Amino acid sequence: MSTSDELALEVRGLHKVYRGHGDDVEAVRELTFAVPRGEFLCVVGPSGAGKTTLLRCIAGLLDLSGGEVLLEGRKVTGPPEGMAVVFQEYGRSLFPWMTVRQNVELPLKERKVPRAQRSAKVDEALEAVGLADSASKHPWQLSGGMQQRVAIARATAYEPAVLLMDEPFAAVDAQTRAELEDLVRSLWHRLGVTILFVTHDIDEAIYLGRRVLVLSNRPTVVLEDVPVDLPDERDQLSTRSTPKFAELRGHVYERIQAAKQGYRPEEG
Ligand SMILES: Nc1ncnc2c1ncn2[C@@H]1O[C@H](COP(=O)(O)OP(=O)(O)OP(=O)(O)O)[C@@H](O)[C@H]1O
Repeated sequence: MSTSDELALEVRGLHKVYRGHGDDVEAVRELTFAVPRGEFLCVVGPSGAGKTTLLRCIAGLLDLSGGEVLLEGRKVTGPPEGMAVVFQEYGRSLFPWMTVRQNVELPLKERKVPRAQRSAKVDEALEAVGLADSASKHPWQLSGGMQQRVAIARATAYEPAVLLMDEPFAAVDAQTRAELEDLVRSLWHRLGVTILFVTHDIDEAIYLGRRVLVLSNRPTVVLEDVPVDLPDERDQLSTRSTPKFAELRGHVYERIQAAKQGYRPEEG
């Protein structure tokens, strides 16, 4: 059990209802979990389970209806400094009129990082995602996978404590997706950043994560917190063909099927 000063993130009794004109939607019933520093936690669940809602609540982009989110012990009340988010829609998250370098530099400017330091951090971040040669291009001159690399460089350049990723590779082809998964694992190792990664892809969750949080259907609760006891050194071919990987995949798949059919843990 981790003590609270070892925790990057704590979600306590999170409850979220979208208030509409007459018809309220209870998206999240009760979510409580902790993420130790340096953890790689993947979140899976049936479609509409509230994965994006959870992530947006954690990022301080939505008001909670109940409960709280703590980033390194401090309550999140709006987008916090120490958090970065990578969304699925890279095309809409990068500014087309800015070069790759300017896009990556923007959050550093906003945080008033001095110019010389800024420049070094941008170089380093672009190098880390293999885009050092594309710094002066514009996003629209790059492939989808490359644009998502820019978004990842931008999110990691200022070394956030927690990196939130919402289905970041859902819109790229399978080959690029595998490359980006390995890129994220290598950045995670290198930077020691805590990652919370939302995906609907069970294999991706197991391949990437050290833990997989399985959510119920709506209104959402945690169905199971599954430890991924695979070796830290992972490889797209060999890891995915191990019996352990198949066992984990089968287990999580079965849980999600149960969730889809309405299975929920007993509510106290
Ligand atoms: N702004 C909103 N107003 C009302 N209801 C909403 C709003 N945003 C989401 N919802 C509802 O909340 C529930 C959870 O949505 P959310 O997008 O968080 O799920 P998800 O697990 O990310 O879904 P998917 O896997 O399909 O991307 C859904 O029933 C959705 O229709």
